[in-house]
Amino acid sequence: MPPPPSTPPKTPNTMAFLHSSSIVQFECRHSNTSSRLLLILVLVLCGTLGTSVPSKQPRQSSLGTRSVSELSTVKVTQTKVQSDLELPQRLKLGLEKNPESQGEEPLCILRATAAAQTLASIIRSCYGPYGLQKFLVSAQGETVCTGHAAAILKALELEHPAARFVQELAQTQAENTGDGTAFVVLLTEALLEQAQYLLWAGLTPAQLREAFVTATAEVLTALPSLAICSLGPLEDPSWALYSVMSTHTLSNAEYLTKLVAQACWISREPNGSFKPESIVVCILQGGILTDSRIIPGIAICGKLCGRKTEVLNDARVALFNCPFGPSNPFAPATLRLSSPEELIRFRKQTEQVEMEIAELAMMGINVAVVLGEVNERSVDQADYCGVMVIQVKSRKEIVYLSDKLGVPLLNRILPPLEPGKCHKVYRMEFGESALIMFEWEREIAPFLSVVLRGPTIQGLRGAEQAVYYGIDAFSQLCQDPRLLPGAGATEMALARMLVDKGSRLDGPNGLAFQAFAQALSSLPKTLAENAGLAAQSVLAEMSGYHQAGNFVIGVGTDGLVNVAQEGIWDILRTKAQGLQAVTGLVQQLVTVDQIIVARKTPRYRLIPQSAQNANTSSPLRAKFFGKYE
Ligand SMILES: Nc1ncnc2c1ncn2[C@@H]1O[C@H](COP(=O)(O)OP(=O)(O)OP(=O)(O)O)[C@@H](O)[C@H]1O
Repeated sequence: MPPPPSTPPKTPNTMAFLHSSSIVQFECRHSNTSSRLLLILVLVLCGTLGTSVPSKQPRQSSLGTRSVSELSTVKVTQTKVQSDLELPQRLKLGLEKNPESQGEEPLCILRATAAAQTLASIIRSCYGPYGLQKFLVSAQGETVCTGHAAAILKALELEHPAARFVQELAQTQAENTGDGTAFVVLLTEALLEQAQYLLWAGLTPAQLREAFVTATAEVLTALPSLAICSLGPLEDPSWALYSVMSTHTLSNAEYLTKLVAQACWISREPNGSFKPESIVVCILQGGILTDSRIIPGIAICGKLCGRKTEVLNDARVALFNCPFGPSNPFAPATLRLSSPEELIRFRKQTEQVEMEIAELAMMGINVAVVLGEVNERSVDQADYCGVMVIQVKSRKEIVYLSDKLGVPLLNRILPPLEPGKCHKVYRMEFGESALIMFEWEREIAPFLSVVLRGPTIQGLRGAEQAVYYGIDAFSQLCQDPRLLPGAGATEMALARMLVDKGSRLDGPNGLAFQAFAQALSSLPKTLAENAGLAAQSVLAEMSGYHQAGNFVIGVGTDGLVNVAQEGIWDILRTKAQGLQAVTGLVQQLVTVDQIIVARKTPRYRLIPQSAQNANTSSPLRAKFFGKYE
């Protein structure tokens, strides 16, 4: 059956943007018999299903990659499940646990699998465009509604070391590539589950590790050959970013994708390189999302304190992480200043601050950004000296400015050795609200702000995160423009390839290839489950298309879709990094046999002098063990 009709592909346009003057303790075992039976059954299904379908044309074939039409004509090899496994004596036929190996259960991996399963069960429902959201309630009582795996993982406090490893790995993936967080968690869990079956079947951890290394190498070698299109150097990147952005936005995905594409495009260096840090995302409550704008320079939410409201030429900025005024600027002369001595001290402090402000002006500082209370008299002095005073609302903003302007955050009112320099600092109105802009004179601004508008802070935070994901995705594409078929098509294509190759291999490698294939195909299965489809039959049908060589068939809302026609793409670099990270972790976890937890509070015991002399055989030992053991 051919895949359902789909919308025509989006045609990428060459962009011509103007450069603007721009848990849990885990201790569980699984019903291993049923899982093993299921594994064998699915392997048989994967091996024998095969339906030939006409393939659809991809959007573009470049960088020496094969076209889909070529691939669909590739002869499909019928695979068979191993009937005669040449494995060590501990292995019984059919992945069954050898009774002689009773008592030798790889307990640690079992618990690691259970830990990963618990973590995956939290993330699974969020995977893909039909994933669900979760309410995250922070320790401060702030509630966020999100489907971002990275945000959910960050909020989890995990106990089991394996779960923490997976959490860290997924977060690193999110930080490095801006995508593939859920992919990392789900694939790790699926691979650990398969590893557990293989250990039950009798492979030793060392054999399993070796076999997984071979299977990983096979997958990573095959992956680039599945990249059927790439982002051209002068192309509007919207189409390539859409899949990444759409899974992170509930509404206005198209608008946000275009906004990010435009910001990324403008920020590109003339040589085509791109620095994600050159884009600043600023959220401003009010209006609707489509009121969002791209502005050259850095926008921050801040309050102007004095009468000097702009510096329109040669702004020299100092940043202060302290009150702008004497240390107790508020409640003056009422509650705190209860004695003449205190009043004298306060006056002295005020005079001292006034001198410091005058010194700032003498050193050429004309903009002071402050995180802390601002004293009115000190602001008067700043006005008198021609210093513009801006009070920022959050530490995040002042740290951001410090980073971008390359100026240190000072804990006293002192002139910095080198001020932060920009052309202009001024207030810009946005409807009822306003932002403080730091602008540069250069034709191509070194920084660009995406100002997001919206009625709720929660909605804006979600949009902000989606924009950051889009920027990171573009950064990945600047390093490698190749794209893979999305919607689970790549995972299924890799799984088919592994099943084919594994069926021709004997021993642990054959089994590991098939187990790896099984783990990979769990990802399109999750997409189908989250879309509310009959996952097993969708998977079987999809496997058939792929066996026939049509590897652009993925999982859509209503069933199978041609991802090339639908424009659903995954970034090759992101997927490769995710696969590498996951397989590295799994190879490590399968060889762990114990968890050793260090004492939380060290108990020191004084060793008698005589025993000390006997035990401390060298000065080094004495240094480390000293008087204590
Ligand atoms: N419109 C779509 N239809 C079907 N599948 C899609 C669509 N858009 C994206 N996908 C697929 O969804 C999967 C990615 O889902 P998701 O973004 O939730 O996971 P992730 O990238 O691993 O995690 P995260 O985005 O939270 O870091 C990919 O396989 C991608 O191809």
